[in-house]
Amino acid sequence: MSLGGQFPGNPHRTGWCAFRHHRPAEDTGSVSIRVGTRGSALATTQTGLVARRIETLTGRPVEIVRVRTEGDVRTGSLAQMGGTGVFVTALREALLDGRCDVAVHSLKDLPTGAAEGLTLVTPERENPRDVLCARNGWTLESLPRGAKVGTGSPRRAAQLLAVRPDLDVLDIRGNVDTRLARALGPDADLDAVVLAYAGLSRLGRLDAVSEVIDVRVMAPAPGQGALGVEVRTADLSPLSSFDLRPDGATDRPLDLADVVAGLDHLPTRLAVLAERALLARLEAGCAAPVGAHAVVEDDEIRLSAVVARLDGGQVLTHSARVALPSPAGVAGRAAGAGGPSAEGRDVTDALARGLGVQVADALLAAGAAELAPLRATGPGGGSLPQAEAPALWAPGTAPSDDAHGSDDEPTVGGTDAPVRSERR
Ligand SMILES: NCc1[nH]cc(CCC(=O)O)c1CC(=O)O
Repeated sequence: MSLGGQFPGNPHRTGWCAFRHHRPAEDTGSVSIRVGTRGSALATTQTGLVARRIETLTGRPVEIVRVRTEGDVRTGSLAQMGGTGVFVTALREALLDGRCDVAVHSLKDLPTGAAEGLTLVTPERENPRDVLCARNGWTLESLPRGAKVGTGSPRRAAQLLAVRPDLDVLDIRGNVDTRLARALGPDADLDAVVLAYAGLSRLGRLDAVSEVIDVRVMAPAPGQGALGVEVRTADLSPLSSFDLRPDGATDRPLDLADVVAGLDHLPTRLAVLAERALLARLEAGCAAPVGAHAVVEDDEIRLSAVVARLDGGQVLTHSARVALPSPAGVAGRAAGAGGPSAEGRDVTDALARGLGVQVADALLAAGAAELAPLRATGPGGGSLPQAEAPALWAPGTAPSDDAHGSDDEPTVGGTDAPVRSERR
């Protein structure tokens, strides 16, 4: 139970008078839910999707609030400001200040650290794969030698070069349409660009795709294809002091517990928890070529991850899986047969996170931190004593060229498969 005045960073919601605006009760009979968004086409489209879901779930009107961010204002210095982090921060501030009630992010742009006072929920994920959008319908295999391929992502660049060292990979920036135009527009100066399937799908631009790239060739960014929807944790408690008006009547305008329960997709949550736990353990920033792909299938979580050298000359991969408790459970519940208990949820969340940490530690033990710019230096997040410094290859593994990130068939619940490494 919360007491008035106990909302850190939320000076506008410290008493009953902080209630949602002064929206006249007569206009709809219920207070609208304000969903905050950035201004880009992708952001507004994604927010629109979530807003419609919320409308259906609650029967309340939903308002889209465009949050102007420092990144939108100071376009010139965006690069120095650290990429997309500024957009996330601005949306979170709007949420904590009470300017909106829900914030919608692309999960892959969301830092792995928890935001105090906010609860994150992940709706069902779209296809997490990367796609090639090339002139002439070219694929990764058929692109001519030395073709110019644009991407701003070190992860995509490294994995492209790992399979096609001859390609001329160029750093490009801008929104999805700008990037597509570099390869497919009338003034195209590139042969292809790599983008996320999910973004193109949401924008109705799948026509631009010439190849959906196999995750074993290009492991997606952790969280790619998923949305991260944030709400104030205070709005989830069934009853708070905000319910009590001075006259003693209760008037709770905003209870988002049903929204969160309705948006939460268990297999997505477990997959992205594993992927993001891996990223956090590696302490990989957005400049690190780290890919991860988890799926929940047959009552287990399977995670495959890649750490690559920036030039793609060497790639470490590792896969592991963990069995989920109660076989019938996860998939069935996801279909809407009622959510698992809070304790069951804590257990499965912990299994997912543990899987991410295990795979990260296996990669670190195999030398991931020497290969790529990671802040982590060894398993456990600390530096390893010199004597235990890992060799680049785990014993028994030889460089092979059969498949990137192919499933190493670890035992169920175990992660004892060797890390696979390839050198070119
Ligand atoms: N970094 C920009 C960004 N953030 C999310 C998406 C696509 C949607 C998604 O991955 O969920 C994109 C564009 C892209 O990478 O092609």
